[in-house]
Amino acid sequence: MADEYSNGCSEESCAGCAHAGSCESKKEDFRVPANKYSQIKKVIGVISGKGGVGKSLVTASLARMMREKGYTVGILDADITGPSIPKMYGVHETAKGSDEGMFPCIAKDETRIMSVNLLLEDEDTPVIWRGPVIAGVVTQFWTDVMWGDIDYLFVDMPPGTGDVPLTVFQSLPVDGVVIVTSPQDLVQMIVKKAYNMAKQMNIPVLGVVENYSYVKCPDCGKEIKVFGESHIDEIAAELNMPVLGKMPIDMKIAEAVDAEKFYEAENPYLQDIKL
Ligand SMILES: Nc1ncnc2c1ncn2[C@@H]1O[C@H](COP(=O)(O)OP(=O)(O)OP(=O)(O)O)[C@@H](O)[C@H]1O
Repeated sequence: MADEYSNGCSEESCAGCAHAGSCESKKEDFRVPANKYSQIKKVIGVISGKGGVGKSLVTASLARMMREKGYTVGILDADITGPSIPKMYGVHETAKGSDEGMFPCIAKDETRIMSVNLLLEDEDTPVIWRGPVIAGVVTQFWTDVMWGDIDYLFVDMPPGTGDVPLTVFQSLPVDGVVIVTSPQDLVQMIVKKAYNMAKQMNIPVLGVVENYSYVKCPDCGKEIKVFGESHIDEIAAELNMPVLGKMPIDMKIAEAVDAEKFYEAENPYLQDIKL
């Protein structure tokens, strides 16, 4: 096997190879054009090495932060099998379409949202599709959705480093990613996997957010480290990326999600991030 193919590429095609973006030997461009009615200035991906760390919450918090600053924002919910963005914003309608493409649904704070749940007749129907089909739908959220003029499009990725993040990194012009994690031992390895994936695909890592860092005792104000001591500062220093925030478990945030009113939520634990 020739040297240039020794990192997992096949001679026929770079498609599906995690090294395709950075491979010196064969530079194929898999980018797909956005819908002709989309003018999107920045695409920010939100990723996590594992599930349930609060990635959707961070995606929506970043979107809220930019919305509060007066930017037009959209959220592309690429978490096809576990979509949570529409419900957080109280959006339950079915997305409409025309011959030219699909319209995103508009939340109360004017955030534009596209999610598989906005296309299903019954939002409780599970999506039981194979990886390539799921990745194809995510690509269509880019090519077929008429996003209009958007300053920041946030992409809520599914957890892990599978088909969908790979497709998004290869097909969309992602300007940077934010990694979300929690303070557990295992996390060090998991953060590095997410970080290394982004690096291999030549996507800048904007920083890391640690969620579930502590709970504040309502009586004495003491910070209780439910998941143990955080190592995020060391990991971030080692990888030379900033820590963008450490979020406690906060009932107010959970309530905003459960009340489906995230369009009024503020997340004081995230720094004023330059995106
Ligand atoms: N800091 C927090 N305080 C209170 N509730 C939180 C916090 N972070 C997340 N939650 C709640 O935990 C649940 C899981 O969060 P979220 O859906 O954002 O995780 P996720 O990483 O996107 O999950 P998945 O990996 O399944 O896509 C949600 O109900 C969310 O509201």
